[in-house]
Amino acid sequence: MPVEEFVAGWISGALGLVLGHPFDTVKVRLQTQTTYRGIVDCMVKTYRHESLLGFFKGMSFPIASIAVVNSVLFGVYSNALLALTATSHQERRAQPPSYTHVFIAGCTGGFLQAYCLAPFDLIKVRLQNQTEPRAKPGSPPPRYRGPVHCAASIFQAEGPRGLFRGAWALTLRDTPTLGIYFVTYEWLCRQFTPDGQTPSSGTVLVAGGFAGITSWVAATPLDVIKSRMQMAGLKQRAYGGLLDCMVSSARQEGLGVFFRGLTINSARAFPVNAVTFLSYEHLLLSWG
Ligand SMILES: C[N+](C)(C)CCCC[C@H](N)C(=O)O
Repeated sequence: MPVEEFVAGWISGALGLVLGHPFDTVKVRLQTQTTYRGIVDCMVKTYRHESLLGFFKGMSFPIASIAVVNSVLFGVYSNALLALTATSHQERRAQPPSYTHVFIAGCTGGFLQAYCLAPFDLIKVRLQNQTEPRAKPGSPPPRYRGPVHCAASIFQAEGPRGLFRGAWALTLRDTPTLGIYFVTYEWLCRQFTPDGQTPSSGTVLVAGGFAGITSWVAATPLDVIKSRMQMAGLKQRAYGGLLDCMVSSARQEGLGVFFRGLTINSARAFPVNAVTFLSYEHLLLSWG
């Protein structure tokens, strides 16, 4: 089994992640808190209250976990294509796989990465939603002191299953949308690249960026539900399940609730995924 794809997936994921994290914090806050009027209001309040550091809350854990998550995604994707089409990454330019195969391989990668991602994503969301300024004398300490403390508290209070809160919604969010992700990427690359050639860096950036946007647009409704279910353990008002969360969110806040965070998700998705795909392709090319 080729391992380069796993390593390339990890490094490229980490680069994209740092770039996108401030957008991600604003998104999570807009989706789960009602105190902000919009993107700008949330940014201003976060900055005033918590300084630039506020935007980078909850980042250390995703950086550590992206090693597992993105390498599972790209590694499984590439190896699934190898199993389906009997072509390696290098051979695929000359013999492009069908979109059906790309979609199936993307969904497989998406499904498996969702399970690795679930506990890390839960901790990220919980930490991002702590709006207390860091270490201000006199103010009450935040509920979680950091990722390890957060994981330990959830484990103590709710057991191992608590760490997988929202995992179902996450799997439903990621399985089809990562199929869409790789199909969009492949399709755009092929539009701008003569047959059999390697796409240029510009093409990879644009195709990666739009692949990110397309898959996030499709993923946003379930992303909202996922974030709410992950926070639900903290509040009294816990949801009966995924459907209950959907219905009660829509009843209380209208259908628009399913598009919360869409703009910011798309703004984040372009640079993050452009950089992810560019570094992934470059790493694999340079390793021959
Ligand atoms: C499937 N879904 C849309 C949720 C994610 C697809 C893009 C994944 C990338 N690591 C990112 O964070 O943007």
